[in-house]
Amino acid sequence: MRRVDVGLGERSYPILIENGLLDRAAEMLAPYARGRRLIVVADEQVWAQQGGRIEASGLDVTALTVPAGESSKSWDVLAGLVDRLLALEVERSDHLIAFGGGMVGDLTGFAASILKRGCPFVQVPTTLLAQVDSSVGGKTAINAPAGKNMVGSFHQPAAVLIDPSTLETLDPRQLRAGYAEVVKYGLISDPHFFAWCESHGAALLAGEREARLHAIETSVRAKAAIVGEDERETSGRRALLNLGHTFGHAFEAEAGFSDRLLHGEAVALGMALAFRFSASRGLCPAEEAARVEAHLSAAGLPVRSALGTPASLVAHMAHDKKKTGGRVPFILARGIGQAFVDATVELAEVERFLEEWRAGA
Ligand SMILES: NC(=O)c1ccc[n+]([C@@H]2O[C@H](COP(=O)([O-])OP(=O)(O)OC[C@H]3O[C@@H](n4cnc5c(N)ncnc54)[C@H](O)[C@@H]3O)[C@@H](O)[C@H]2O)c1
Ligand SMILES: O=C(O)C(=O)C[C@@H](O)[C@H](O)[C@H](O)COP(=O)(O)O
Ligand SMILES: [Zn+2]
Repeated sequence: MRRVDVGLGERSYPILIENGLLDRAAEMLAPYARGRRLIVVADEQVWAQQGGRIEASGLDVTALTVPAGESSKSWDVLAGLVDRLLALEVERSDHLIAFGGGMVGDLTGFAASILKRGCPFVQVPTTLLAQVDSSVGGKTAINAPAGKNMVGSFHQPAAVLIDPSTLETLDPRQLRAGYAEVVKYGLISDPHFFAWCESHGAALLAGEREARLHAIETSVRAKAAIVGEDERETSGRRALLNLGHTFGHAFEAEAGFSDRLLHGEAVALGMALAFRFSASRGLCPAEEAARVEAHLSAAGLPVRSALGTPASLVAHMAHDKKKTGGRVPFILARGIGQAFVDATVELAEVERFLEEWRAGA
């Protein structure tokens, strides 16, 4: 069993990683049951494919399912989930188990943060994206017409239990999308890890166990360190985890938060753009930006998109949650592993850059 700790004083928690961890669901999940009753939130697809492993625990499992897909990060689904939890007479000290990808983790975490003014929850992530990113750090949210993750809370889980063997039933496209957030850690601050991705990414995507374990552990270690320093994204440190997201969320909004463009795909596209934009500003060598794009492409991730127009994309960016004093900070890079927050960018400049990019420059 590998273990990484998120150090946040009284809100600290462990991240446990083990292939086959869910085959010991009785032992691993019993601490989060009241008596023997365990409340699990999952999407329908995850429950159909992986739910049996939790049911086999012999605990008295109540599974609350929501439709699969990004559209479940909505007020309607949240309200329905909260009503079902209240009908079950969940107590403030009961734990909810978020069993699924980032959608279920974000939705369940948000429900847990408002139920009876806040109850604990445990993340049991089942996508690569959730195992390397969304299950850690306590950002919870739903989407709103105004944009991605516009309504939510910071609510840390009590534990994160990662069983990489759940990835065996995951669709390859979803796996690739999650891989974008793996590459992100290399691009932010770890050039050696980016080089590791270049040489081991294909093995990871093909299912090589040791490569998956290494990527998951390295990713959550990097995220835990950042979250431990800047839990609520106030110092600028945590904002680095948003590399590719200001561009990416705008494309996701243009796709209507649908499976036309998955979150991880939008992040890949956004990271390619963040590096190109950095190169166009003379911050980053053009060869480094090309190397980023080449690796993302080789992994089957998008680095170009016809969604939206430069003007409509920039209009989405103007609503970015990081905006302060009327200005949207961008996460740019001086090279691979050298991301930084740049608060000097004008949206008009980004629009011109996107026009040139669209024209094929
Ligand atoms: N809170 C954070 O820090 C954070 C970080 C990154 C992303 N996110 C959010 O996470 C969401 C994306 O998460 P995601 O990529 O995990 O998508 P997802 O949760 O929508 O899951 C993707 C698909 O895979 C299916 N699935 C999940 N696990 C499976 C398994 N083991 N076997 C078979 N099918 C399985 C699901 O049913 C779904 O259809 C976005 O909403 C994004 O904004 C949040
Ligand atoms: O944990 C963080 O902080 C991140 O930014 C991780 C991102 O991968 C994730 O997509 C997050 O939900 C984005 O947050 P947002 O504040 O930009 O909505
Ligand atoms: Zn993300």
